[in-house]
Amino acid sequence: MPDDLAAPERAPSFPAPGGQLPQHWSKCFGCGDDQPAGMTMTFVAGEGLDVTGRLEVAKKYQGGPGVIHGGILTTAFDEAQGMACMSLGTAVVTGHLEVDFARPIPLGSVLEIHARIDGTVRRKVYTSAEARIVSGPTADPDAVVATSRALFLTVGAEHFEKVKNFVDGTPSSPFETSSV
Ligand SMILES: CCCCC/C=C\C/C=C\C/C=C\C/C=C\CCCC(=O)SCCNC(=O)CCNC(=O)[C@H](O)C(C)(C)COP(=O)(O)OP(=O)(O)OC[C@H]1O[C@@H](n2cnc3c(N)ncnc32)[C@H](O)[C@@H]1OP(=O)(O)O
Repeated sequence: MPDDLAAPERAPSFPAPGGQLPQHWSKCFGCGDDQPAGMTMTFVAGEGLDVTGRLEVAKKYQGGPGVIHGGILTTAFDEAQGMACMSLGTAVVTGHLEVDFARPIPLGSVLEIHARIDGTVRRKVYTSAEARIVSGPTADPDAVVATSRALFLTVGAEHFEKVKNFVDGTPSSPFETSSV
């Protein structure tokens, strides 16, 4: 984490604390409602540059016997930290993401992931997050079962212009990138 982190302003477009965030892209595997294979994560805004996300750990997310696949948990952390970046009001993409898996997460759990922006340096957005099991066989809202850090880069619409021909259907996005 760099020493010269700036503390960005919360964008006026970001929902009030406790408000539901819109999906950032309706075809998104993490949060989209137009993605049949997706994880349909939902998010509420925190008090600052933070969000709390929810993931139901379905049987199809199995990796090891009876537990969540590590890649699925990594995706959930990517989505949650990306959604925290919505508090900036600009589009971002993930540049780097790391995860520590601290406890097994059984199928049937409901995970809450709290994610935040720790600060920015130019286009770089540093984030962190932790996951807790709030419902299910080993639920303990005080126990952190996994943590993550990530680096996002703010991007303009031209970033998605290059790949627009690969989009299926007519998705929607609050970032006006729905033309991609
Ligand atoms: C797929 C997303 C769909 C989006 C839909 C529409 C809108 C979304 C809007 C907002 C998002 C809201 C919610 C998001 C929710 C979920 C998150 C999912 C997000 C993803 O799942 S998204 C898919 C995976 N993601 C990619 O597909 C990126 C591929 N990649 C690239 O497109 C480039 O790689 C890029 C753009 C990352 C950088 O390229 P670039 O040319 O713009 O920037 P450049 O290289 O100049 O670096 C500038 C400064 O960043 C430092 N830097 C760069 N990379 C670094 C790294 N890895 N580690 C450490 N430092 C790094 C440099 O060192 C320099 O630092 P310094 O300023 O100090 O010199």
